[in-house]
Amino acid sequence: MRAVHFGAGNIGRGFIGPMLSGSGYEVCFVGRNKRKIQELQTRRQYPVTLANEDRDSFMVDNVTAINLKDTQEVAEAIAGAEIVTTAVGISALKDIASSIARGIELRLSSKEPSHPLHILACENGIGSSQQLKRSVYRQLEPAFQERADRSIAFPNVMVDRIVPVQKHTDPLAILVEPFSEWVIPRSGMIGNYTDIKGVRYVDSLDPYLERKLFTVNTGHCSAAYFGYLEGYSTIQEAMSDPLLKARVHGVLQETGKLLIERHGFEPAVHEQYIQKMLNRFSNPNFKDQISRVGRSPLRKLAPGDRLVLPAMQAYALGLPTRHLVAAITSALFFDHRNDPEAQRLQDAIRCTGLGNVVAGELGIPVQHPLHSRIIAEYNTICMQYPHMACNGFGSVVQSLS
Ligand SMILES: NC(=O)C1=CN([C@@H]2O[C@H](COP(=O)(O)OP(=O)(O)OC[C@H]3O[C@@H](n4cnc5c(N)ncnc54)[C@H](O)[C@@H]3O)[C@@H](O)[C@H]2O)C=CC1
Ligand SMILES: O=P(O)(O)OC[C@H]1O[C@](O)(CO)[C@@H](O)[C@@H]1O
Repeated sequence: MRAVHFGAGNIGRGFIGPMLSGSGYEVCFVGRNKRKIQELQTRRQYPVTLANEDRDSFMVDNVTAINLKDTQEVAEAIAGAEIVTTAVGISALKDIASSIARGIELRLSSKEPSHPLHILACENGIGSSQQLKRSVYRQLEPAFQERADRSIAFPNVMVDRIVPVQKHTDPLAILVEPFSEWVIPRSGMIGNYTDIKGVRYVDSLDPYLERKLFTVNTGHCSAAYFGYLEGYSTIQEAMSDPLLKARVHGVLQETGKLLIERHGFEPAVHEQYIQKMLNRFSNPNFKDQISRVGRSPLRKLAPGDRLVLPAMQAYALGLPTRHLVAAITSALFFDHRNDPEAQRLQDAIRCTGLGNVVAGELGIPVQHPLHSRIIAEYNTICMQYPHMACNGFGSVVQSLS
């Protein structure tokens, strides 16, 4: 069985690669980094270490790699694969769509494939595989689209494992947290396929995806943005500040109420889940940089992502949003100099004004009560943290009259 995985980065090597290899797949990484590609081709294995007290480690075998630029080789690999996965970042899916489209065309041009192809975008977000499908189909001839519909599926999935940014002498080595969860909806799968060992196949993905996105991702980035204001550089430092940890917990109690309302979770069980996630953030066996967890603030502040979506949904249901508003507003201060989105965010606040950014980028209309609450909170934070660049300070809270 053959798998093609786009992105030999942290989650690719630290999570998807081991899961597929452990299920008997030969895993071909499609990457951009020449050294990693060469090492994967020659060694055909690499070490994974668990960030637990004992630093347990294991080898991931039966792997190889192709350079993304070798388009014909990539297409051939996809044509012969049972599964294609990605972990390149949701914004980069459009950039790999044409490579996947060429592979699909090659696959469908030869004799009828004997097995279906599943294409899974293992990215943080709602509907990532379907988003990838739309980009891929834009590059496919209509005749191929009809045939692809019969033998190729793009089920949305949920993946969860914290893999921090890291550097080792061995460019393939990777340190990952022990926890991991990969959920796939059976309804999205087609034909005969071999289960991936360790994956939880479920009837409905939404409760799992929303629980993870609005707890792990919302909580983690809240810790990053609150921590950034305090001047911390790692999530571990931030989470060891009891006041900050309590605020993150506050955010997760708000998303928790929303999740309980939407999906009928048992409150006590959900609180246990929250506590487990808070412990994961605090894992003392590695350092996770605030710059990574807070990266790409415009994406994280988008209307359909981990901060604004639960805040708007909670508000609409009459649920509390105080901590979520604080987290959203703190994100508006993220000014990390090496993060192009943070720089674009600050430029936008400077050039178009805070109110327009909240309306335009976050999708919260000027008339919406959360809009004025965010602006009021922004001005409060400017006064509490005078060292921050307050590009939107002084914005007027909109009058609702
Ligand atoms: N690191 C983590 O803890 C987790 C990450 N994720 C998701 O997995 C995805 C990848 O994240 P990481 O592995 O942390 O990032 P990463 O930066 O370590 O890896 C991304 C890989 O994709 C490649 N890539 C980026 N843009 C590309 C493009 N335009 N064309 C081809 N390749 C491209 C990069 O070269 C890199 O090898 C993201 O969507 C992230 O949200 C999901 C769960 C956990
Ligand atoms: O990869 P993104 O979406 O930028 O966000 C980082 C997130 O990924 C994770 O590593 C795993 O979901 C979380 O730790 C963190 O919230």
